[in-house]
Amino acid sequence: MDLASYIRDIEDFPKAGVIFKDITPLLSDPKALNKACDVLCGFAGHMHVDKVVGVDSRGFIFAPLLASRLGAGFVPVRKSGKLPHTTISESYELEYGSEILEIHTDAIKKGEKVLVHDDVLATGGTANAVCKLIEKLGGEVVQCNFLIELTFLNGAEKLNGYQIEALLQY
Ligand SMILES: O=P(O)(O)OC[C@H]1O[C@H](OP(=O)(O)OP(=O)(O)O)[C@H](O)[C@@H]1O
Ligand SMILES: Nc1ncnc2[nH]cnc12
Repeated sequence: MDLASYIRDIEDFPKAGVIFKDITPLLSDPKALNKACDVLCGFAGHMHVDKVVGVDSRGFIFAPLLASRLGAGFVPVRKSGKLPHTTISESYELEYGSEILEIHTDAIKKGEKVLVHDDVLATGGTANAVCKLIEKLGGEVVQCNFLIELTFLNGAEKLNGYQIEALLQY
């Protein structure tokens, strides 16, 4: 099954010059959705994972599915002002803007093994900020996995030292 054929390019979204990778055709096809989930799970299938961290908002689509299949808990990292309990935060730059991400201080215990999931690795700003939040709480990032890696934006360089897996590379 060619999962790349379910990804749609949208030019100049959300800003002029950006080619946006739209994953909604893949999500709406039952077989493609299931296959993507199988491959993402397979990346981490050999590891012990305590928590899967998903990144607001498209990271929330697969991360809870991965957590459930891997026997781990799910932890949301959210854009600022959305989490109700005590948080720590990190500011960062991404392909088309800048943002602040937050995590609940009690979401990860010291020494827990954490899998980070997001739909797209572009410049790596987002994933790098997420790894910093996890490490500030004493967690160990065992893998960062993505549906899509935009290799020409060199995000992997910002995640130097972390294991990175991506289902599709452009
Ligand atoms: O590698 P980077 O350059 O940091 O970009 C990757 C991030 O950009 C997108 O999120 P976005 O902030 O657009 O939010 P969304 O998931 O709510 O659409 C994507 O889902 C990643 O989280
Ligand atoms: N080009 C892109 N397409 C989809 N999501 C993104 N996040 C950052 N850059 C992106």
